[in-house]
Amino acid sequence: MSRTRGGGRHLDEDDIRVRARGGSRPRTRNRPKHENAVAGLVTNVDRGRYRCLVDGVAVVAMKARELGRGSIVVGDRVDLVGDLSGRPDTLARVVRVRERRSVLRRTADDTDPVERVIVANADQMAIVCALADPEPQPRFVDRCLVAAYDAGLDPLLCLTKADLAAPDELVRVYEPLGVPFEVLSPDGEPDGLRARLAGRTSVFVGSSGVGKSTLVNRLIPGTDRAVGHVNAVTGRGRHTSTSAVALPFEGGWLIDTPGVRSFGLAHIDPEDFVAGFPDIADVAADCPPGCSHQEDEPDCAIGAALEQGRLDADRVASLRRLLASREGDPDEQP
Ligand SMILES: Nc1nc2c(ncn2[C@@H]2O[C@H](COP(=O)(O)OP(=O)(O)OP(=O)(O)O)[C@@H](O)[C@H]2O)c(=O)[nH]1
Ligand SMILES: [Zn+2]
Repeated sequence: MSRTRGGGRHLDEDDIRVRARGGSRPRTRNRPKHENAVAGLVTNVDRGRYRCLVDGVAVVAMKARELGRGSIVVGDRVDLVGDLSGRPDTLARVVRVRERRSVLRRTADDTDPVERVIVANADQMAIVCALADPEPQPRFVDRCLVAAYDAGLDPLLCLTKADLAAPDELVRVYEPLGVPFEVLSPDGEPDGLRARLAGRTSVFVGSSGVGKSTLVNRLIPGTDRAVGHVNAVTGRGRHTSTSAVALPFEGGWLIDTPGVRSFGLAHIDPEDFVAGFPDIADVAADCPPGCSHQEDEPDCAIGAALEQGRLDADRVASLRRLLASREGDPDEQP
């Protein structure tokens, strides 16, 4: 135990080398590592550089080699060492990634052949859907809902462009699922939405042109200043990237996600998914194994319960629609 826990930055460097060369010497394993590391939140990832907010300071960091190949994504809570001043041309090191409370995944597509985690630790998914121009895409909303329920995020429908069309029809479609919604137009203040976002970590998703950027800009005027040099990576302008960006907002975070087209729903087990609908799950407990819960399942307990009026027909129809939306082309551009 000659090399005790210095915790200083220099010793940490040595520590990495010792591990790399020496294999599994017990003294290396037992020494508390990086005990002086400071907590931060990853706000953007760009070409191997992690932008983190550490005590209100935007810090650029690299990943310590000891972390290996594991991914670090926006929303990750990490521990950092090194230069945390945030001054230009300084580089800190991420030495730990804390356990994630949630992960939102993106499927492989033609721009990226690997399924990836895109956002960690969100607790709410704000699904932005225009009421017109472009026409609402319920199928996209359905797929977002499935992804949200699967990832354990509370869904929130943001219906934009209410100056162009009324929300009634869409609202009716999502009523049976009990999805909360906010109707937004250029003339009204988005106070209801602010209240729902405050103190939470909300990931914004929406297809192109629905007004997502407009909305985020309205919610966080002066975004550029608030996040320092992170401004160039909001997905707009010259540094358009496929990575998400987290912006501080009223005690919580808004995570904007350019480039999210789909969520890899094929892996979702109907069993797990139905568990999110307790009333229906109770009934579905009597279904045969592997039941799809669709209308054409002869032995589906849900079908029987419907006939006896023990379940809400609109709600079952919604659930069946969501289950069905897992299938089909995952890369379909909504
Ligand atoms: N009429 C109307 N137009 C809006 C509203 N919100 C946004 N727009 C317009 O819709 C267009 C698209 O808005 P953006 O905010 O760029 O949409 P986006 O979802 O960020 O789209 P991408 O940047 O392609 O991802 C712009 O021309 C906006 O001015 C609204 O509430 N009403
Ligand atoms: Zn069934």
